[in-house]
Amino acid sequence: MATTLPASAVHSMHIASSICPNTPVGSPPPHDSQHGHIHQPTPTDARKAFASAIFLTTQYQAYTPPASPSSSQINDISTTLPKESIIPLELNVEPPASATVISPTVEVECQVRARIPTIAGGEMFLYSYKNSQDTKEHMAIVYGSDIRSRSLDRPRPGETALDRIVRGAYQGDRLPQLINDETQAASLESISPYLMPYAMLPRHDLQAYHSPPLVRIHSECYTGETVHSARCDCGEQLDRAMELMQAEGRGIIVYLRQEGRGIGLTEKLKAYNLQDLGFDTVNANLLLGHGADERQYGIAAAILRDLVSDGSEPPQIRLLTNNPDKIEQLEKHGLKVGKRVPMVPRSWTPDPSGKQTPKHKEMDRYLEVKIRRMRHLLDSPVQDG
Ligand SMILES: Nc1nc2c(ncn2[C@@H]2O[C@H](COP(=O)(O)OP(=O)(O)OP(=O)(O)O)[C@@H](O)[C@H]2O)c(=O)[nH]1
Repeated sequence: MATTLPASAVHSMHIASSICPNTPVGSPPPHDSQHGHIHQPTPTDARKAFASAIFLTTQYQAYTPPASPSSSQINDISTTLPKESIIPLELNVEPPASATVISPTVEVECQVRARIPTIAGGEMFLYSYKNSQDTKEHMAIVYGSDIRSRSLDRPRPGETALDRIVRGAYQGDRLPQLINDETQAASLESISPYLMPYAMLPRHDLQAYHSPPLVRIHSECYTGETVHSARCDCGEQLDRAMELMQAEGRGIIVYLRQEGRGIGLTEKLKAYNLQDLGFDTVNANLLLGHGADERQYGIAAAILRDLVSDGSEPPQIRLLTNNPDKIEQLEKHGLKVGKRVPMVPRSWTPDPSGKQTPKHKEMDRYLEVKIRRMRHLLDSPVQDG
Protein backbone atom coordinates (compact mmCIF):
# COMPACT_ATOMS: atom_id res chain seq x y z
CA MET A 1 0.00 0.00 0.00
CA ALA A 2 1.44 3.37 -1.01
CA THR A 3 1.95 5.93 1.78
CA THR A 4 1.57 9.68 1.18
CA LEU A 5 4.16 11.58 3.17
CA PRO A 6 3.53 15.07 4.57
CA ALA A 7 5.74 17.94 3.29
CA SER A 8 7.85 17.92 6.48
CA ALA A 9 8.61 14.26 6.00
CA VAL A 10 9.62 14.81 2.37
CA HIS A 11 11.97 17.59 3.56
CA SER A 12 13.46 15.15 6.07
CA MET A 13 14.11 12.73 3.28
CA HIS A 14 15.94 15.46 1.38
CA ILE A 15 18.29 15.80 4.31
CA ALA A 16 18.79 12.05 4.44
CA SER A 17 19.34 12.09 0.70
CA SER A 18 22.01 14.79 0.98
CA ILE A 19 23.85 12.59 3.46
CA CYS A 20 23.45 9.43 1.46
CA PRO A 21 23.76 10.41 -2.20
CA ASN A 22 23.85 6.71 -3.18
CA THR A 23 20.41 6.10 -1.76
CA PRO A 24 17.80 7.88 -3.91
CA VAL A 25 14.73 9.06 -2.02
CA GLY A 26 12.89 10.80 -4.79
CA SER A 27 14.62 14.14 -5.34
CA PRO A 28 18.10 15.65 -5.60
CA PRO A 29 20.07 16.91 -2.59
CA PRO A 30 19.38 20.51 -1.54
CA HIS A 31 21.25 23.14 -3.50
CA ASP A 32 22.72 26.14 -1.71
CA SER A 33 21.34 28.92 -3.94
CA GLN A 34 23.31 31.63 -2.12
CA HIS A 35 26.71 30.04 -2.60
CA GLY A 36 25.90 27.96 -5.66
CA HIS A 37 27.27 24.61 -4.40
CA ILE A 38 25.90 21.33 -3.21
CA HIS A 39 25.47 21.30 0.55
CA GLN A 40 28.20 19.19 2.16
CA PRO A 41 26.91 16.85 4.87
CA THR A 42 28.11 17.51 8.41
CA PRO A 43 27.63 15.67 11.73
CA THR A 44 24.76 18.13 12.40
CA ASP A 45 23.04 17.09 9.16
CA ALA A 46 23.59 13.49 10.09
CA ARG A 47 21.89 14.08 13.44
CA LYS A 48 18.98 15.92 11.80
CA ALA A 49 18.52 13.14 9.29
CA PHE A 50 18.66 10.57 12.03
CA ALA A 51 16.06 12.46 14.07
CA SER A 52 13.84 12.81 10.98
CA ALA A 53 14.17 9.14 10.20
CA ILE A 54 13.29 8.14 13.73
CA PHE A 55 10.29 10.51 13.46
CA LEU A 56 9.20 8.87 10.23
CA THR A 57 9.77 5.42 11.58
CA THR A 58 7.65 6.03 14.65
CA GLN A 59 4.92 7.81 12.64
CA TYR A 60 4.46 5.30 9.87
CA GLN A 61 5.48 2.03 11.42
CA ALA A 62 5.05 0.84 14.98
CA TYR A 63 8.41 -0.84 15.23
CA THR A 64 10.35 -1.86 18.31
CA PRO A 65 13.90 -3.07 17.81
CA PRO A 66 14.72 -6.37 19.48
CA ALA A 67 16.40 -6.05 22.89
CA SER A 68 19.71 -7.39 21.67
CA PRO A 69 19.78 -7.57 17.92
CA SER A 70 22.29 -10.05 16.55
CA SER A 71 24.17 -9.33 13.32
CA SER A 72 21.59 -11.24 11.28
CA GLN A 73 18.73 -9.37 12.94
CA ILE A 74 20.40 -6.06 12.10
CA ASN A 75 20.04 -6.87 8.42
CA ASP A 76 16.46 -7.93 9.01
CA ILE A 77 15.52 -4.50 10.39
CA SER A 78 15.95 -2.88 6.98
CA THR A 79 13.86 -5.52 5.23
CA THR A 80 10.92 -5.50 7.67
CA LEU A 81 10.36 -1.73 7.44
CA PRO A 82 8.74 -0.07 4.42
CA LYS A 83 11.55 1.32 2.27
CA GLU A 84 10.31 4.92 2.33
CA SER A 85 10.08 5.14 6.10
CA ILE A 86 13.58 4.28 7.24
CA ILE A 87 16.89 6.04 7.33
CA PRO A 88 19.46 4.28 5.18
CA LEU A 89 21.67 2.30 7.57
CA GLU A 90 24.69 3.14 5.45
CA LEU A 91 25.03 6.95 5.57
CA ASN A 92 27.93 7.53 3.25
CA VAL A 93 29.11 10.62 5.10
CA GLU A 94 32.76 10.89 4.16
CA PRO A 95 34.88 11.34 7.28
CA PRO A 96 37.59 13.97 6.80
CA ALA A 97 40.99 12.48 5.88
CA SER A 98 42.25 13.59 9.27
CA ALA A 99 39.84 15.30 11.63
CA THR A 100 42.64 16.22 13.95
CA VAL A 101 44.10 19.64 14.54
CA ILE A 102 47.78 19.38 15.42
CA SER A 103 48.19 21.13 18.75
CA PRO A 104 51.32 23.01 19.74
CA THR A 105 54.14 21.06 21.32
CA VAL A 106 53.10 19.36 24.52
CA GLU A 107 55.36 19.11 27.57
CA VAL A 108 55.45 15.78 29.39
CA GLU A 109 57.09 14.63 32.60
CA CYS A 110 57.36 11.06 33.79
CA GLN A 111 56.06 10.85 37.36
CA VAL A 112 57.02 7.30 38.22
CA ARG A 113 58.17 4.04 36.69
CA ALA A 114 57.69 0.61 38.23
CA ARG A 115 58.78 -2.89 37.26
CA ILE A 116 55.92 -5.20 36.27
CA PRO A 117 56.61 -8.92 36.07
CA THR A 118 54.20 -10.46 33.56
CA ILE A 119 52.23 -13.71 33.64
CA ALA A 120 53.61 -14.58 30.20
CA GLY A 121 57.12 -14.43 31.64
CA GLY A 122 59.69 -11.66 31.49
CA GLU A 123 58.99 -8.19 32.75
CA MET A 124 58.44 -4.64 31.60
CA PHE A 125 58.39 -1.20 33.14
CA LEU A 126 55.26 0.88 33.40
CA TYR A 127 55.82 4.65 33.19
CA SER A 128 53.13 7.12 34.26
CA TYR A 129 53.20 10.61 32.73
CA LYS A 130 51.67 14.00 33.37
CA ASN A 131 51.46 16.56 30.58
CA SER A 132 50.68 20.19 29.80
CA GLN A 133 47.61 19.45 27.65
CA ASP A 134 45.20 17.42 29.80
CA THR A 135 44.89 15.93 33.27
CA LYS A 136 44.91 12.26 32.27
CA GLU A 137 47.54 9.71 33.33
CA HIS A 138 48.95 8.62 29.97
CA MET A 139 51.39 5.75 30.16
CA ALA A 140 54.26 3.99 28.49
CA ILE A 141 54.88 0.26 28.70
CA VAL A 142 58.62 -0.18 28.18
CA TYR A 143 60.57 -3.34 27.35
CA GLY A 144 64.38 -3.27 27.46
CA SER A 145 66.75 -1.66 29.94
CA ASP A 146 68.39 0.66 27.36
CA ILE A 147 65.20 2.73 27.08
CA ARG A 148 64.79 5.26 29.91
CA SER A 149 62.88 8.43 30.53
CA ARG A 150 64.97 11.59 30.67
CA SER A 151 62.31 13.47 32.60
CA LEU A 152 62.12 10.68 35.20
CA ASP A 153 65.88 10.69 35.80
CA ARG A 154 66.12 14.49 36.06
CA PRO A 155 66.64 15.54 39.71
CA ARG A 156 63.69 17.35 41.35
CA PRO A 157 64.23 20.23 43.74
CA GLY A 158 64.36 19.16 47.38
CA GLU A 159 63.93 15.45 46.76
CA THR A 160 65.59 12.84 48.96
CA ALA A 161 67.29 9.64 47.90
CA LEU A 162 64.24 7.73 49.05
CA ASP A 163 61.98 9.98 46.93
CA ARG A 164 64.02 8.98 43.88
CA ILE A 165 63.79 5.30 44.74
CA VAL A 166 60.04 5.56 45.29
CA ARG A 167 59.41 7.19 41.92
CA GLY A 168 61.60 4.59 40.21
CA ALA A 169 64.48 6.92 39.27
CA TYR A 170 67.07 4.40 40.30
CA GLN A 171 69.83 2.98 38.20
CA GLY A 172 69.44 -0.50 36.73
CA ASP A 173 66.54 -2.88 36.28
CA ARG A 174 65.66 -3.83 39.79
CA LEU A 175 66.38 -2.93 43.36
CA PRO A 176 67.91 -5.55 45.61
CA GLN A 177 65.72 -7.04 48.31
CA LEU A 178 67.11 -4.93 51.13
CA ILE A 179 64.40 -5.26 53.73
CA ASN A 180 64.18 -8.85 54.92
CA ASP A 181 63.01 -7.94 58.36
CA GLU A 182 60.08 -5.50 58.15
CA THR A 183 61.30 -3.62 61.21
CA GLN A 184 64.62 -2.85 59.56
CA ALA A 185 64.56 0.06 57.08
CA ALA A 186 66.99 0.25 54.16
CA SER A 187 69.87 2.58 54.92
CA LEU A 188 70.89 5.30 52.48
CA GLU A 189 74.34 3.71 52.16
CA SER A 190 72.83 0.42 51.02
CA ILE A 191 70.76 2.02 48.27
CA SER A 192 73.20 4.70 47.13
CA PRO A 193 74.72 2.54 44.34
CA TYR A 194 71.28 2.67 42.69
CA LEU A 195 71.19 6.45 42.79
CA MET A 196 73.78 7.32 40.21
CA PRO A 197 73.93 11.09 39.66
CA TYR A 198 71.97 12.32 36.62
CA ALA A 199 75.13 13.36 34.75
CA MET A 200 76.43 9.78 34.95
CA LEU A 201 73.27 8.11 33.65
CA PRO A 202 73.57 6.62 30.16
CA ARG A 203 72.67 8.99 27.33
CA HIS A 204 69.33 8.34 25.72
CA ASP A 205 70.61 8.78 22.23
CA LEU A 206 68.70 6.84 19.64
CA GLN A 207 71.76 6.72 17.39
CA ALA A 208 73.40 4.48 19.99
CA TYR A 209 70.68 1.86 19.49
CA HIS A 210 71.23 -1.01 17.08
CA SER A 211 67.88 -0.36 15.42
CA PRO A 212 64.98 2.01 15.96
CA PRO A 213 62.74 0.59 18.68
CA LEU A 214 59.44 -1.08 17.90
CA VAL A 215 56.66 1.25 19.05
CA ARG A 216 52.89 0.98 19.35
CA ILE A 217 50.66 3.91 20.11
CA HIS A 218 47.62 2.33 21.67
CA SER A 219 44.38 4.09 22.57
CA GLU A 220 42.50 2.91 25.63
CA CYS A 221 39.62 0.51 24.97
CA TYR A 222 37.92 -0.72 28.14
CA THR A 223 35.54 -2.95 26.21
CA GLY A 224 38.19 -4.63 24.06
CA GLU A 225 40.93 -4.94 26.67
CA THR A 226 39.10 -5.55 29.94
CA VAL A 227 35.84 -7.28 29.09
CA HIS A 228 37.19 -8.89 25.89
CA SER A 229 34.58 -7.45 23.54
CA ALA A 230 34.54 -8.90 20.03
CA ARG A 231 33.23 -5.63 18.59
CA CYS A 232 36.81 -4.45 17.94
CA ASP A 233 40.35 -5.80 17.71
CA CYS A 234 41.85 -3.51 20.39
CA GLY A 235 42.43 -6.23 23.01
CA GLU A 236 44.25 -8.56 20.67
CA GLN A 237 46.33 -5.68 19.27
CA LEU A 238 47.60 -4.80 22.74
CA ASP A 239 48.40 -8.46 23.46
CA ARG A 240 50.17 -8.82 20.11
CA ALA A 241 52.29 -5.71 20.64
CA MET A 242 53.36 -7.00 24.05
CA GLU A 243 54.25 -10.41 22.62
CA LEU A 244 56.38 -8.90 19.84
CA MET A 245 58.24 -6.56 22.20
CA GLN A 246 58.81 -9.31 24.72
CA ALA A 247 60.28 -11.46 21.92
CA GLU A 248 62.53 -8.60 20.65
CA GLY A 249 63.56 -7.73 24.19
CA ARG A 250 62.78 -4.04 23.71
CA GLY A 251 60.00 -1.76 22.60
CA ILE A 252 57.55 0.90 23.76
CA ILE A 253 53.77 0.91 23.93
CA VAL A 254 52.48 4.43 24.52
CA TYR A 255 49.09 3.87 26.14
CA LEU A 256 46.89 6.92 25.60
CA ARG A 257 43.76 7.54 27.62
CA GLN A 258 41.67 8.43 24.57
CA GLU A 259 38.90 5.88 25.00
CA GLY A 260 36.50 5.45 22.10
CA ARG A 261 38.74 7.25 19.59
CA GLY A 262 38.63 10.26 21.89
CA ILE A 263 34.88 10.43 22.65
CA GLY A 264 35.02 8.59 26.00
CA LEU A 265 33.46 5.34 27.19
CA THR A 266 29.92 6.64 27.77
CA GLU A 267 29.67 8.05 24.27
CA LYS A 268 31.25 4.90 22.79
CA LEU A 269 28.55 2.79 24.47
CA LYS A 270 25.89 5.02 22.90
CA ALA A 271 27.64 4.49 19.56
CA TYR A 272 27.43 0.73 20.13
CA ASN A 273 23.66 1.01 20.52
CA LEU A 274 23.51 2.84 17.18
CA GLN A 275 25.73 0.12 15.71
CA ASP A 276 23.19 -2.47 16.89
CA LEU A 277 20.64 -0.61 14.76
CA GLY A 278 22.97 -1.14 11.80
CA PHE A 279 25.00 2.09 11.60
CA ASP A 280 28.71 1.55 11.13
CA THR A 281 31.35 2.77 13.59
CA VAL A 282 31.98 6.02 11.66
CA ASN A 283 28.34 6.99 11.19
CA ALA A 284 27.50 6.15 14.80
CA ASN A 285 30.09 8.70 15.96
CA LEU A 286 28.83 11.31 13.49
CA LEU A 287 25.22 10.81 14.52
CA LEU A 288 26.22 11.51 18.12
CA GLY A 289 27.77 14.81 17.01
CA HIS A 290 31.40 13.65 17.28
CA GLY A 291 34.13 13.41 14.70
CA ALA A 292 34.84 9.98 13.22
CA ASP A 293 38.15 10.01 15.10
CA GLU A 294 38.99 12.74 17.62
CA ARG A 295 42.38 11.42 18.70
CA GLN A 296 45.55 13.50 18.83
CA TYR A 297 49.08 12.17 19.07
CA GLY A 298 51.03 15.20 20.37
CA ILE A 299 51.29 13.67 23.85
CA ALA A 300 52.45 10.37 22.35
CA ALA A 301 55.14 12.18 20.35
CA ALA A 302 56.35 13.99 23.47
CA ILE A 303 56.47 10.73 25.48
CA LEU A 304 58.45 9.05 22.70
CA ARG A 305 60.89 11.95 22.56
CA ASP A 306 61.34 11.63 26.31
CA LEU A 307 62.13 7.93 25.97
CA VAL A 308 64.16 7.59 22.80
CA SER A 309 65.89 10.87 22.07
CA ASP A 310 68.39 13.27 23.52
CA GLY A 311 66.87 15.99 21.36
CA SER A 312 69.71 16.22 18.86
CA GLU A 313 68.16 14.08 16.10
CA PRO A 314 64.53 13.38 15.11
CA PRO A 315 63.75 10.13 16.96
CA GLN A 316 63.36 7.17 14.61
CA ILE A 317 60.90 4.42 15.36
CA ARG A 318 59.31 1.36 13.80
CA LEU A 319 55.56 1.80 14.29
CA LEU A 320 53.12 -1.08 14.73
CA THR A 321 49.96 0.20 13.07
CA ASN A 322 47.58 0.10 10.13
CA ASN A 323 46.43 3.66 10.72
CA PRO A 324 47.97 6.29 8.41
CA ASP A 325 46.66 9.12 10.60
CA LYS A 326 49.04 8.04 13.37
CA ILE A 327 52.04 8.10 11.03
CA GLU A 328 51.09 11.50 9.57
CA GLN A 329 50.50 13.07 12.98
CA LEU A 330 53.71 11.70 14.52
CA GLU A 331 55.75 12.98 11.59
CA LYS A 332 54.11 16.42 11.92
CA HIS A 333 55.25 16.30 15.55
CA GLY A 334 58.85 15.70 14.47
CA LEU A 335 59.24 11.93 14.77
CA LYS A 336 60.53 9.77 11.95
CA VAL A 337 58.56 6.60 11.27
CA GLY A 338 61.38 4.62 9.61
CA LYS A 339 59.18 1.59 9.10
CA ARG A 340 55.52 0.66 9.51
CA VAL A 341 54.95 -2.82 10.94
CA PRO A 342 51.41 -3.98 10.01
CA MET A 343 49.01 -5.41 12.56
CA VAL A 344 47.22 -8.37 11.01
CA PRO A 345 44.08 -9.52 12.86
CA ARG A 346 44.62 -12.90 14.51
CA SER A 347 41.62 -14.52 12.83
CA TRP A 348 42.94 -13.61 9.36
CA THR A 349 46.03 -15.82 9.58
CA PRO A 350 46.74 -19.13 11.29
CA ASP A 351 49.21 -18.94 14.20
CA PRO A 352 52.61 -20.68 13.83
CA SER A 353 51.12 -23.94 15.15
CA GLY A 354 48.51 -23.83 12.35
CA LYS A 355 45.64 -23.03 14.72
CA GLN A 356 43.02 -20.62 13.39
CA THR A 357 41.45 -18.07 15.78
CA PRO A 358 37.66 -18.10 15.32
CA LYS A 359 36.24 -15.23 13.29
CA HIS A 360 33.76 -12.78 14.80
CA LYS A 361 31.29 -11.27 12.40
CA GLU A 362 31.08 -7.99 14.32
CA MET A 363 34.86 -7.61 14.55
CA ASP A 364 35.25 -8.31 10.83
CA ARG A 365 32.61 -5.71 10.04
CA TYR A 366 34.47 -3.19 12.23
CA LEU A 367 37.76 -3.98 10.44
CA GLU A 368 36.10 -3.70 7.05
CA VAL A 369 34.77 -0.22 7.90
CA LYS A 370 38.23 0.87 9.13
CA ILE A 371 39.67 -0.15 5.75
CA ARG A 372 36.88 1.32 3.66
CA ARG A 373 36.22 4.57 5.53
CA MET A 374 39.20 5.28 7.80
CA ARG A 375 42.03 4.59 5.33
CA HIS A 376 43.43 1.68 7.37
CA LEU A 377 46.22 -0.10 5.54
CA LEU A 378 45.01 -3.69 5.63
CA ASP A 379 44.38 -6.08 2.75
CA SER A 380 40.93 -7.27 3.58
CA PRO A 381 39.87 -10.87 3.24
CA VAL A 382 36.60 -9.68 4.81
CA GLN A 383 33.26 -9.98 3.07
CA ASP A 384 30.45 -7.61 3.89
CA GLY A 385 28.20 -9.35 6.34
N1 LIG B 1 33.87 5.54 18.95
C1 LIG B 1 34.25 4.27 18.82
N2 LIG B 1 35.48 3.95 19.25
C2 LIG B 1 35.86 2.66 19.10
C3 LIG B 1 35.04 1.67 18.55
N3 LIG B 1 35.71 0.50 18.57
C4 LIG B 1 36.91 0.75 19.10
N4 LIG B 1 37.01 2.06 19.44
C5 LIG B 1 38.13 2.80 20.00
O1 LIG B 1 39.08 2.93 18.96
C6 LIG B 1 40.36 3.05 19.51
C7 LIG B 1 41.26 2.08 18.75
O2 LIG B 1 41.20 2.46 17.41
P1 LIG B 1 41.32 1.50 16.16
O3 LIG B 1 40.70 2.23 15.01
O4 LIG B 1 40.77 0.13 16.49
O5 LIG B 1 42.81 1.28 15.89
P2 LIG B 1 43.87 2.38 15.66
O6 LIG B 1 44.52 2.59 16.98
O7 LIG B 1 43.30 3.59 15.00
O8 LIG B 1 44.80 1.77 14.54
P3 LIG B 1 45.90 0.67 14.63
O9 LIG B 1 47.16 1.36 15.07
O10 LIG B 1 46.03 0.10 13.28
O11 LIG B 1 45.41 -0.33 15.64
C8 LIG B 1 40.22 2.80 21.01
O12 LIG B 1 40.20 4.05 21.67
C9 LIG B 1 38.85 2.14 21.13
O13 LIG B 1 38.21 2.43 22.36
C10 LIG B 1 33.73 2.06 18.11
O14 LIG B 1 32.97 1.29 17.58
N5 LIG B 1 33.40 3.38 18.27
